[in-house]
Amino acid sequence: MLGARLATQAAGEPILNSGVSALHRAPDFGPLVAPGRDAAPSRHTEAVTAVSPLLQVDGVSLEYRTHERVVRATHRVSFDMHEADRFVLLGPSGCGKSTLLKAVGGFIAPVEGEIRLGGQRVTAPGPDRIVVFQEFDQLSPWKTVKQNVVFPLKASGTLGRKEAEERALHYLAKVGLSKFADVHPHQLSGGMKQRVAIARALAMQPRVLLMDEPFAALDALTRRKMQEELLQLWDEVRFTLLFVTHSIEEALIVGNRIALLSPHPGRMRAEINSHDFNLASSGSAEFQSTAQRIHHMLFEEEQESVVHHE
Ligand SMILES: Nc1ncnc2c1ncn2[C@@H]1O[C@H](COP(=O)(O)OP(=O)(O)OP(=O)(O)O)[C@@H](O)[C@H]1O
Repeated sequence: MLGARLATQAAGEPILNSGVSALHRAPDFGPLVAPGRDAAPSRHTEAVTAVSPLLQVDGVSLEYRTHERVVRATHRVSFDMHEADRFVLLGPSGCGKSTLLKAVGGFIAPVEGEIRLGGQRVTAPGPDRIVVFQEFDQLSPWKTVKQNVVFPLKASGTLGRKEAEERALHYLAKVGLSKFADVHPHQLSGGMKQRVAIARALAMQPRVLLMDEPFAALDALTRRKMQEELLQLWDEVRFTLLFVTHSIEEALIVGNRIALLSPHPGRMRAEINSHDFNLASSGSAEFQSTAQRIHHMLFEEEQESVVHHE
């Protein structure tokens, strides 16, 4: 139904593709929309994806079990991420975005399906997947900014003291905090604390950087600035990013690909190719119409189908 609707859209608007793999095409193909991975890939799209994915989320269902009940957070979610993707999980509150991120981080095991990183099944947390959270208190308050960045580098046995300090200062410079290396977190603004958390995560040089609504607790102006800085950092470092948000605008700005999840329990509704958008284009008519279309897919189609089935 969703696919049929999208397939009828006019030229220049997002177009239907029969498989997720179509989204890995070169950036000059323009915005694309694809349905969830249940659809069989065409021979054309198979030919386009020769490179194997870095991260594979394959039919993953996630649950929370208590004595009283079982809460299913996601149902058979599948997507692939490639090197240097900026992949966004977007959906309404409670659809399982954070739970999926935790599962990729290795903190929760799927009850169904599998997550693979570089072809290896994810079974536990590891330094190849580092999370940046929303909360400002994720830094150790008794450590200086530099010590906060150095600590995981040394604790994980990644580097010796001298190399760890050099690497920490390198990434602190990248987020514009060289001058604040020796202060403590309580002397920083919320945005600065998030920059330290980002520097600390990037310094570990993870294979996938996981960000769970990292800018949601910031004021609107700082949030925009942080989005801009994150994209600048990505331009320099080319890290692979899995980013959770419930802001459609933020998803379009930060992501090059967006997975739309249905309300609880989260299922894949569609994937959107959003590489054409950034902060500069956020006022454009195309950006606004894409945002509206996503809103419709996330919320109104759901209500329509509820009404339809009553
Ligand atoms: N520790 C928990 N125990 C039981 N149920 C939980 C737990 N954490 C989350 N849930 C439930 O799992 C579902 C998915 O939660 P999750 O936090 O992943 O959603 P989300 O999409 O990230 O939401 P939000 O955007 O509000 O953060 C929700 O129904 C939630 O109530």
